Amino acid sequence: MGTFLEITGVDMVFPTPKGAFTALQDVNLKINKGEFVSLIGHSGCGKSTVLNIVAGIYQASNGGVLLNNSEVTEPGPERAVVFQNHSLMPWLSAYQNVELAVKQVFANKMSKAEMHDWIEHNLELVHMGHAMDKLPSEISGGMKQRVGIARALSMQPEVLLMDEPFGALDALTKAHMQDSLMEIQAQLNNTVIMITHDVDEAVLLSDKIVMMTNGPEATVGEVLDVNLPRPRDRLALAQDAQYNYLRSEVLKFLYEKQRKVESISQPKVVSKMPELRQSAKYVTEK
Ligand SMILES: Nc1ncnc2c1ncn2[C@@H]1O[C@H](COP(=O)(O)OP(=O)(O)OP(=O)(O)O)[C@@H](O)[C@H]1O
Repeated sequence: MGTFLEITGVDMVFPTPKGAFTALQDVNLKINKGEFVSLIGHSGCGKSTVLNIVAGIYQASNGGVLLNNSEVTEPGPERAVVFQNHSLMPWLSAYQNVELAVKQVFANKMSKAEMHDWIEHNLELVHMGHAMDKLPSEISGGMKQRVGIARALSMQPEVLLMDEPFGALDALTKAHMQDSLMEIQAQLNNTVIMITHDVDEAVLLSDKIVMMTNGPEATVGEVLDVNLPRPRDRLALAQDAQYNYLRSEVLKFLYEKQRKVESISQPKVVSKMPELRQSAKYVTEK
C-alpha cells in the first residue's frame, strides 16, 4: 500500500518583529490510510503548525504535503479540522451547525431528505440525537465538542485533523469521548491526526505516536508504533505490560530526552542544578 499522506521536508519560518523565527525544520512523516496518529510534544514545539500545514491553512516555507499524491495548497473538505474550543456557530442549533457543513459538501450530490438523514445519522453517531435542536449555549462543553466532531465527520473527510479535541473536558467526559472516537474510527476507518498533551490518550487511541522535539527548529524526534490489539479497553490496558512500556517510552521522551526547563518561574531550584544553568530556555539531550 502506498503512503496516503506524506509530509516531506517541511520547514516553517514565521516573520516576527525580531526577525525570522524557524518553528519547524525538516519535518518528515508518512501516514497510511486509516491510521490514527497522535502528535505529542511540549507546549510551543510546533504541533499546531504541523496540523495547520496539513489542513492547508498555513503554507510551508519549504517542503510540502501530499495527500493521495496531490499537493495540499489550501483548506478542503476532505481534511476536516476539530479544534479544542469547539467552534460552533452560536446562533445555530446542533442540527443546523452540522447542516452547514453537509450543505457545503453535498448540496449537489444529495436530496434534501438524504441530507436530513445524513445530518441525523452523524449526530446520532456521537450520541447527540436527543439534543439536535439545542443551541450551543444550551449544551455542555463535552456535548459541543461532540457536535464539532459530528460536523467534521459529516463531511466524510479523508483526514480528520484534531487539535487537542478533548483537552478542555473533565476526565469522565474525556474518557467517554475517547471511547466514542475509537468506535467511530473502527466503523469508518478514517485517517486521523490528533494533537494531544495526554500520554495515556496518545497510547490508548493511536497506531503511531509522533513525538516532536522542542522548538525552535522543531522536528519529528521519534515515532512509536502502537501495536496493541483493538478494540482497546482502558481498564484492561492499565494492567497490560506492553501498554505500560509504550507509556513509559513517551514519558521518557518528553521528560528525559526533551526535558523543558521552566527556569523563569523557579529560579532557586534552577540555580542548584548545574545542568540547568544554561541560558537557553530548553535543554535537549540528543
Ligand atoms: N503566526 C505565527 N507567527 C509567529 N510565530 C508563530 C506563529 N504561529 C506559531 N508561532 C510560533 O511557532 C512555535 C510553534 O507554535 P505551535 O502553536 O505550532 O506550537 P504547539 O506545539 O501547537 O503549542 P501548544 O502545545 O502550546 O498548543 C511557537 O514558538 C509559536 O510561538
